Amino acid sequence: MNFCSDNATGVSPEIMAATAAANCGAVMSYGDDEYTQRLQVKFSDLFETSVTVFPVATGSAANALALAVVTPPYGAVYCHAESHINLDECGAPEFFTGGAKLVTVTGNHGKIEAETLGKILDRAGAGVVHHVQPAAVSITQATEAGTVYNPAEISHISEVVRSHNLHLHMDGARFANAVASLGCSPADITWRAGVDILSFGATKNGAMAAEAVVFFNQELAKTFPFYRKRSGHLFSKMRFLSAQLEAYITDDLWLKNAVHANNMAARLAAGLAGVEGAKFCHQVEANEIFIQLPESVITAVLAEGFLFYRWDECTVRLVTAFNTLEADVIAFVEAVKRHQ
Ligand SMILES: Cc1ncc(COP(=O)(O)O)c(C=O)c1O
Ligand SMILES: C[C@@H](O)[C@H](N)C(=O)O
Repeated sequence: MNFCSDNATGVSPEIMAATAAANCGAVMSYGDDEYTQRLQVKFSDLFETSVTVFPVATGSAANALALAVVTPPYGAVYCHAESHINLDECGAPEFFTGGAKLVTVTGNHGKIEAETLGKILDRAGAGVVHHVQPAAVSITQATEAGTVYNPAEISHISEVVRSHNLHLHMDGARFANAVASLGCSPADITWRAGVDILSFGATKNGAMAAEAVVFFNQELAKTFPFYRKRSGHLFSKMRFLSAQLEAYITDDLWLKNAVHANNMAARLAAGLAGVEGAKFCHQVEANEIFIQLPESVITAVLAEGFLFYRWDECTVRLVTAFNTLEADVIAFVEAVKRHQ
C-alpha cells in the first residue's frame, strides 16, 4: 500500500478512455486541434471568466514557465521557504526566468502571511540597482504542508502584491484538493482573489501527464507560447494532453477525485489521532498528512511493506489519492496500532 505521493497513482479510467478515444485519425498539431481549442471555452466556463489555457506535461514546467512570463532575469520571486518551486524543481524557475532569484518567506503551516510579505517587500529595494527587483509572488494551493489558503487570505496577499506592482502566481498542483476542502468555486480562490496565473494540476489527481497553465491576466498570456516552445513543452500531438484535461474537468471528475482523496486523508488522520506518541505537524485540510510517530512504529510499519516518505526526524508524510481504498487506510491504521 503506497502512501508516498499522489504521483504514485494510476490514471482515472475516464481519462484513460478519453485519451484512447482521442487516438483517431489525423488532427492538426501543436495545439491547433479541436481538443485544445475546446479547452479555452471549457476552462473559461469552469472559472466563470475568460481565460487562456496552455497544456504542459508537468507541474514543474507549469510553474517555471508561468514565472518566466512575469519575472525578468534580474527579478525576484517571493515564495514560501518550503515551496516546491524553491526545494523540488532543480532550479527550473531560476533557469527559465533567465536567472531570477527566489526569495523565501517563512510562515506557519506552509503558508505565506500577507503582513509578513508586506514587510519584506517594503524593504526589498525596488529601484535600487544593487538589488534584485521584486517581480512576482508564488503561493501553493493546497500547500506543501497539506494546508489550504482561504479566499480572504489570498485576497490579503494579492492586495500586498498589487500595492507593490507585482504579479501573483499560484502553484495549483493540488488545486482540486483545495477547492474540495474549501467548498468554494475555482474563481473564488483565483481571479476573484487576485491571482494572475494558475498552474492547474491534474496529474496527481487522475491525469496521466497533463497540467494547465491558466491565465486570468490575458496580457501576460501573450509571451507564454514562446517560453513554452523554447522549453520543449509545446507538444506536437497536443491533443493527447488536452483530451486528458478535457476529461478531467468533465462531469466534475476533478472534484469527485479530490473529494475522495481528501476524505481518505481525513479517515486516515482520524484513525491515527488515537495512536500513542502521534503528533500532527499541520491541520489535515487536503490529501496530505504530516505526522510525528515513534521511530519504532515507523520502522515496524515500513517493515510490513507499507510505503511512505520520512519527511524529517520522526516525521512522515502520508498522501492519499483519488483511488485510495478505505481498506488500505484501515490496514495502515491497524498496522500502526499493532506497533504502538
Ligand atoms: C506542490 C507541488 N507543486 C508542483 C509539483 C511539480 O509537479 P511535477 O512533479 O509534475 O513537476 C509538485 C510535485 O509533485 C508538487 O507537489
Ligand atoms: C517532489 C515531491 O515532493 C512531489 N512534489 C510530491 O509531492 O510527491
